[in-house]
Amino acid sequence: MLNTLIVGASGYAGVELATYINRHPQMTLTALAVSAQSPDAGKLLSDLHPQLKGVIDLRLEPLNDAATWASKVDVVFLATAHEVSHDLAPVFLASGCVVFDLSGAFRVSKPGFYDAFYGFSHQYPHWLSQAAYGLAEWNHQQIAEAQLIAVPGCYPTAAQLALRPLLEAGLINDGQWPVINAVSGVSGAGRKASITTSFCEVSLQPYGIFNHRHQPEIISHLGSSVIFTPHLGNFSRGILETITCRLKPTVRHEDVAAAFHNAYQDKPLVRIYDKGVPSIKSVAGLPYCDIGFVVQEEHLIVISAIDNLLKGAASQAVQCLNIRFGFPETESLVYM
Ligand SMILES: NC(=O)C1=CN([C@@H]2O[C@H](COP(=O)(O)OP(=O)(O)OC[C@H]3O[C@@H](n4cnc5c(N)ncnc54)[C@H](OP(=O)(O)O)[C@@H]3O)[C@@H](O)[C@H]2O)C=CC1
Ligand SMILES: CC(=O)N[C@@H](CCC(=O)OP(=O)(O)O)C(=O)O
Repeated sequence: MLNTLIVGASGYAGVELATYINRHPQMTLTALAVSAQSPDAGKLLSDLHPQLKGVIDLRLEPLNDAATWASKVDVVFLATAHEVSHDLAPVFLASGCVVFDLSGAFRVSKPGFYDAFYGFSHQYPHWLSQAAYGLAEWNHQQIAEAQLIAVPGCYPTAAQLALRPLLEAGLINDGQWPVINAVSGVSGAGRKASITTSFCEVSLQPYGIFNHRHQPEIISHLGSSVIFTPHLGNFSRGILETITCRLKPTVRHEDVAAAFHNAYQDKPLVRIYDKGVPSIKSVAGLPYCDIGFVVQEEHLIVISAIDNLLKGAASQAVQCLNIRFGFPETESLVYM
């Protein structure tokens, strides 16, 4: 059994991680942590998230001394803000823990990337270069060998799972950049209160136009330019991306279908639709990415849907854990 610490356990991604780890047959949920000054320190996780009453009644520990916790556990999930993960990951790594970071702090190893898109200078280029990018369906080998796994962003997960098979199969006309229009539920912004995510303010609105940090994350791992526009929608969880691409002149519907099926035929957490297209309803609360598509002449529209908190965060992190330790890839994620 692997002793496991979840930092940021009271947050939206953290509570999903706690649920998966609690029912994982190879893992012990050793401790749940929040910040040293958190008003929630000392409360039960189930006080904050009553769906867990009688299931996970562990207390939230204030993380006063990360190094002491590091000596007590084998595995750490960081469900914390980018700057917090940036500072904490090296402490746990130095003690030999395997770290799964859900933030963006270790996703892109390029000079100047964090200054430009995250507003801080990265202090750990060694760990940045060692981190495996946890896009589970595509980076199995790197994830299996890494001590630090940087779990991809929610929007980049849905976008890359849709586009990567098409690019690998050489179907996209590179004269036209794929255009990704994405809508996310409000839980994507985390649990803390803010005006922009308050009930009466949220309707449906684009944000981060041409400057969202997920655009360069997608481009850097996909190796292809894209236009990416996120929108905030008035629902709690889920992401739907409508992706418009131009195909090479001879490409047909059958070629696109073959590319998706070849890529994912042995990947149980990506579901390809042979008819119809996915909706958020089909993935909310589930660890899948659902992909459907329509071809008309040289134009292709792909629809990719995930739960931002699950395939976009916690379930992909646990999928990476399963790969890293050689457990069945869907362990604790799927019940047949
Ligand atoms: N929400 C989503 O859909 C997705 C989120 N992510 C990423 O996952 C991470 C977590 O996101 P989310 O769950 O939404 O965030 P939340 O804001 O819901 O939760 C953040 C958690 O971190 C804790 N925390 C804050 N500061 C510290 C600290 N210094 N030390 C220890 N714990 C701390 C908070 O508790 P407290 O403040 O009480 O200490 C809380 O438990 C972020 O990096 C986010 O970018 C990635 C993909 C999708
Ligand atoms: C709706 C909403 O606000 N979504 C978040 C992205 C979700 C996320 O947390 O992704 P990272 O791990 O890359 O931060 C945003 O646009 O910043």
